[in-house]
Amino acid sequence: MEKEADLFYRQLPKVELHAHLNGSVSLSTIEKLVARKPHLNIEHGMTAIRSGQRRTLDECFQVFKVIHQLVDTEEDILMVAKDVIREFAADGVKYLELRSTPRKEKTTGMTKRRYVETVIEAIRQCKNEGVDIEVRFLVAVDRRNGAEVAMETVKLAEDFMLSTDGLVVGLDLSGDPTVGHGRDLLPALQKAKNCGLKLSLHLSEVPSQADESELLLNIPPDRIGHGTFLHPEVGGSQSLVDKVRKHNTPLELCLTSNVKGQTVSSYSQHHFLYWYQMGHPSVICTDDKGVFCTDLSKEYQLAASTFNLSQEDMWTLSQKAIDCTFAPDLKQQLHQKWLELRPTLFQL
Ligand SMILES: CNc1ncnc2c1ncn2[C@@H]1O[C@H](COP(=O)(O)O)[C@@H](O)[C@H]1O
Ligand SMILES: [Zn+2]
Repeated sequence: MEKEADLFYRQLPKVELHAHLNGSVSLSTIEKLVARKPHLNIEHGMTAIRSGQRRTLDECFQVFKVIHQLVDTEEDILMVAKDVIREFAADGVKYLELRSTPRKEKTTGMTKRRYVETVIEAIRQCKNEGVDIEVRFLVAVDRRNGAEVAMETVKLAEDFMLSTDGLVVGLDLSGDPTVGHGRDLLPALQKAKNCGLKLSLHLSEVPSQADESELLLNIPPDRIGHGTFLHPEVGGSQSLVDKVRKHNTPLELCLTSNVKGQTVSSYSQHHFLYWYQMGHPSVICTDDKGVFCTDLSKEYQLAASTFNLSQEDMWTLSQKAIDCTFAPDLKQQLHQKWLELRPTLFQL
């Protein structure tokens, strides 16, 4: 039988704001992909980092390459996106913002435009099938690919924002944080902001990026991914913290991802506490639930047990996350849902 606390966190209605599509592929979906492509000789050990295991961030990025080999046709993307959406819904997530980097695959003829269209199709199919979750999409820019590709991606994102009835809501900046410099991507990010795309930027995920973070915070972004090294105790600075505070920019915080990727030494050292104690908008997220073998309920439970927070505190945290979404049209409806679900949860 499921323990009472497990049940509470699974039933807790949740908002997921930081989930990379190909990092979120579950074991069961990986098995289906492997069966489609036996010639690749890929085993699950190569696509996930299990409990107790640690990898350097660099090794994590090797894992994404393996997954990308497995997911290279429209059929794969459709299946992966639908499975991921259903899994988040089964975990009690009521609102999901998925993000993914459009990829062109020469061997299969897939274009970046078809890539995005296929993810949108998956979102629509899940909606039509009555899956109990609202999903929005952020088009991702991989910083490794430089300024030109970033600008093309912004144009693609803008087209989709205008043609998908509000399903594409923003732009994500991600990819190996040790590669490239945000300065080169500023024009693309500014353009995205000016045309109405919301911006969620991975920022200070690794140490010694105060200069880049300063530049990117001046845009300013609408949300920050990780922000692990922003505050002075870890080599950031008070001026960076002040900028984040001034704009009240929410942080997307991913405990397991940061500990398994070794940018944070242990759960108790996680910067969640720094921002949470300050009363700053902090949203618990998974990052890559497949690669890091987690789900959002586990992340909530982990934050509660690590920082000694009550179920009531965690309820408030999940409810406040609604105000950090990029879908203003859904906020009222989501708040209503939370209110309706509250009585069943606190009777447990
Ligand atoms: C662990 N911390 C992280 N930091 C930075 N970028 C990350 C990331 N985790 C994932 N990604 C980004 O998401 C891609 C995989 O999903 P998609 O193919 O886009 O769906 C990775 O290749 C990387 O660009
Ligand atoms: Zn991320």
